[in-house]
Formats: sequence, structure tokens, C-alpha cells
Amino acid sequence: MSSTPILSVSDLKKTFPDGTRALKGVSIDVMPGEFLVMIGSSGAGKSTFLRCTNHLFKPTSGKIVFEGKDISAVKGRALRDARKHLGMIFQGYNLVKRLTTLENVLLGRLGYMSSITGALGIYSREDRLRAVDLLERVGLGEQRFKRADQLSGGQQQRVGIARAIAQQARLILADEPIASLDPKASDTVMSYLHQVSREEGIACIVNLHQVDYAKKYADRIVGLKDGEIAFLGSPEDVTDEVIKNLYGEKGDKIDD
Ligand SMILES: Nc1ncnc2c1ncn2[C@@H]1O[C@H](COP(=O)(O)OP(=O)(O)OP(=O)(O)O)[C@@H](O)[C@H]1O
Repeated sequence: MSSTPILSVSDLKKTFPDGTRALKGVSIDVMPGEFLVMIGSSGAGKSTFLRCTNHLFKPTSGKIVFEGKDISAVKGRALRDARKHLGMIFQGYNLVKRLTTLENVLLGRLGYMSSITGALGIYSREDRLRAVDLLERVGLGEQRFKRADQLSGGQQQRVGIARAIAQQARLILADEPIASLDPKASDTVMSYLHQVSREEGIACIVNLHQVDYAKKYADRIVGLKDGEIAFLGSPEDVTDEVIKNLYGEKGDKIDD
């Protein structure tokens, strides 16, 4: 791993208009290719952190440096450019339901096309072949002509992973990618995500409720509590005491 972070967040704060202080000064560096998992109880600020990082929410203050560029206050074209290498796997923010699986992967190429070819969906042969290849890598080669809304939840998340690679993402933000999946589908999605992170050198920040999955896959774990980092360390350092501090009780377990 290189020693320059792909993402460097300093003193990020987010206060919502109703006065809720969701982030109270979060600082973290994410290294290229690093698989970081964020845990913490409901309302701790995990989603807000990811949404501020990709500007779905406007941060109240703080600095966000992505690929060496300060993107804290970018807008319009500069924001689109900044997001070019930022993959997102969000619940309900993921696929265009009426398009096929393959077309959804190809959407990852839009940032690299002119607005006309993009609007007309004129993808190069190279992009198409690569998209088919990527779907095969996430075990969905056979499903490529199926409409996205006919896929299972786990399959949809895997399309999101393929699309992020097509997009040449350098960082994937995944907000509870396995929240509504059964244990088998959860493990499949997590292992594909982890595998592409390793193989492509794509850094990931994954918000999870399940502590066991966090321990199984993470290089480092961030524990958020009341909008602040309460734990930052390796999976082995997540002791029962850490869990008790974060959740006030034992963390969720993989129940299969
Ligand atoms: N749009 C909003 N307006 C006001 N408060 C909000 C808004 N979005 C989130 N919050 C509040 O900010 C805090 C952090 O919420 P956030 O969704 O980031 O937590 P989380 O850790 O992702 O929780 P969960 O695991 O349940 O998704 C909570 O108190 C939440 O109620």
C-alpha cells in the first residue's frame, strides 16, 4: 500500500437543520486498497459520514480530500469529476430498475463518455465486453439481459459492485450493503466486495450492523458512537468491552 491516503477526512461535522449533531468532528485516513468497516449502533452517524463524503449531504464543516484534491466544497462539474472514481453501493440508491443488468454495469462508464454518446447509450465494444466480463466475475454472467428489478437483493448489490469496477472506482462507499439480505446472500455479497477490493486495489468503506462480518473482512474497523470515533483498530482489537461501549450490549451476530 502506498503511504498517501486515497481519502483523508479531517474534523468532519454535520449538524442537521433540526439541530441534530450527527457528526461531531470525525477524522480518518483511508489508504488505497484498504477495506475499512464502520460499525456502531443505529443513529451513530455511519450513513451521515458516507453521505457527507460523497456530497449527498453538505458537511457543516471539515475537510475532505479525495485523491489528493480538496473536495470539501465542490459543486457542479467539479463534483461530478470528484465522483468519477467514487463508487457507491447504497440501499435504494443503486440500480436503474427498468434497465438490464448489463446496462446498469455500463452506466459506470458514463463519466468517461461525451454527454451525447452517454445519453444515447452508445457504449464502445470494449466497454460492453468488459461489462460482460465483470458480471461474470460477480457470478451474474447468465443474468445479463434480465431487468434489474427482477434480480434478488443480493444480486442487485453484486451488479453495484460490477458497476463500481466498470467506473474505475478508487474508493467504494457501501452503506449497509447486506442490511436486507439473508446470511448466505450477505456472505456472498461481502466476499465479492472484499475480493474486488483486493484484486483491483479499490479501497472500501462499508457500513455494517453485523460485527461478525466486520471482523471477518475488515483491515481496520471504525466504531462510531454519537457522531464521534469511539474505536479505531484492527479486527482483533474489537473486544467484548469495545462492543459493549459501542452498543451497550453484545453486537449482532451472524445467525445461520
Ligand atoms: N435528514 C436528517 N435530518 C435530521 N436528522 C437526521 C437526518 N438524517 C439523519 N439524522 C440523524 O442523524 C443521526 C445519525 O444518523 P445516521 O443515519 O447517520 O446513523 P447511522 O449510524 O447510519 O444509523 P443506522 O445504522 O440506523 O442507519 C441520527 O440521530 C439521525 O436521526
